[in-house]
Amino acid sequence: MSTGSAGSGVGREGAAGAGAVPPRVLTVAGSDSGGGAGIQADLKTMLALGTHGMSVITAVTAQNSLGVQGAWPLPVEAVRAQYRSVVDDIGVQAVKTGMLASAELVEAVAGLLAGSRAPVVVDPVGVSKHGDALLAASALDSVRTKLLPVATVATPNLDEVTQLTGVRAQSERDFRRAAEAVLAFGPQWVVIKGGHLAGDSGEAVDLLTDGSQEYWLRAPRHDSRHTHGTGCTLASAIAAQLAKGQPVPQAVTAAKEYVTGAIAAGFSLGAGIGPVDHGWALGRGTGWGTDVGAGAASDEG
Ligand SMILES: Nc1ncnc2c1ncn2[C@@H]1O[C@H](COP(=O)(O)OP(=O)(O)OP(=O)(O)O)[C@@H](O)[C@H]1O
Ligand SMILES: Cc1ncc(COP(=O)(O)O)c(N)n1
Repeated sequence: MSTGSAGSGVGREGAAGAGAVPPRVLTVAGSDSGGGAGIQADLKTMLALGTHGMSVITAVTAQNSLGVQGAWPLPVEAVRAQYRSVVDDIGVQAVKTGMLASAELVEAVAGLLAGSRAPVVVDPVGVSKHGDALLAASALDSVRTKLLPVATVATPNLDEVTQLTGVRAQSERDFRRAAEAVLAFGPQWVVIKGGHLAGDSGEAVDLLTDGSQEYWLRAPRHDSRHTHGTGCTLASAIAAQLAKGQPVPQAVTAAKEYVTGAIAAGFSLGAGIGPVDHGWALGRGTGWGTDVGAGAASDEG
């Protein structure tokens, strides 16, 4: 696996003539019916960052601002077929994985990605913001031993670090130890996401490292409740930047800037946790960030 350049993905290249094909990014993840996380967040992010987004759906969830009401993993055969359809004809310059639901799906996806020349961003999604399980406990070992080794960049949050490695990071001082524990499973780079860190620094701090190079990514912490889908958005933004040919440190730095802007513009939908605004960087200013209130969503019954 290498970060490659925009012209080095798998599949047919330049079918429509050199320079005429946009960078193509594939998300392998679950569908969020509420549109804030999962496949829906990924495709919006990819569009906003000037790439062509494509999807392999691993599971369908019934989900809204209050939580996950149901989840149905797809058959392995359906996941494999979607992947082959996209890769064999269209080609991909970067892949992002999200919700994979079961050990069977984790292993199937890891097997497919082991043959990919495109960089792979693994967001090891375990539990939703509301505490709903999105990955079976029996799949954790497959994530450690099959999926993380094929990752160019892994993006665990602090709870996922604990689930996967046993390391419990309670402050920035613990991030390096957390990163080393994740890197031991084989990803080339890891981003330890500090979004869940309680503290009064006023910053949202992530650590990007490959074990020798280290980048501390700091952004203003927005006091917003509407953070549904932040992890999906960051990982997809990294994949989009990699597909455009950026080296990993630049890709992650640009992705952090994008997710920070999206959180700043997050808005209220439904009665619970609203989404970030994926359109904030499109230059047209959606303006939804002004709190529209739960009532605004009730007009459709
Ligand atoms: N309130 C906030 N203000 C600014 N940045 C934030 C905030 N919360 C999270 N972030 C940033 O958002 C990105 C995603 O981090 P987070 O820890 O929320 O991921 P996650 O828990 O995987 O997300 P999700 O719960 O959506 O799966 C990181 O770059 C993190 O620093
Ligand atoms: C299909 C799917 N994938 C990922 C998440 C994580 O997002 P969050 O932690 O913000 O709920 C989710 N809720 N649903």
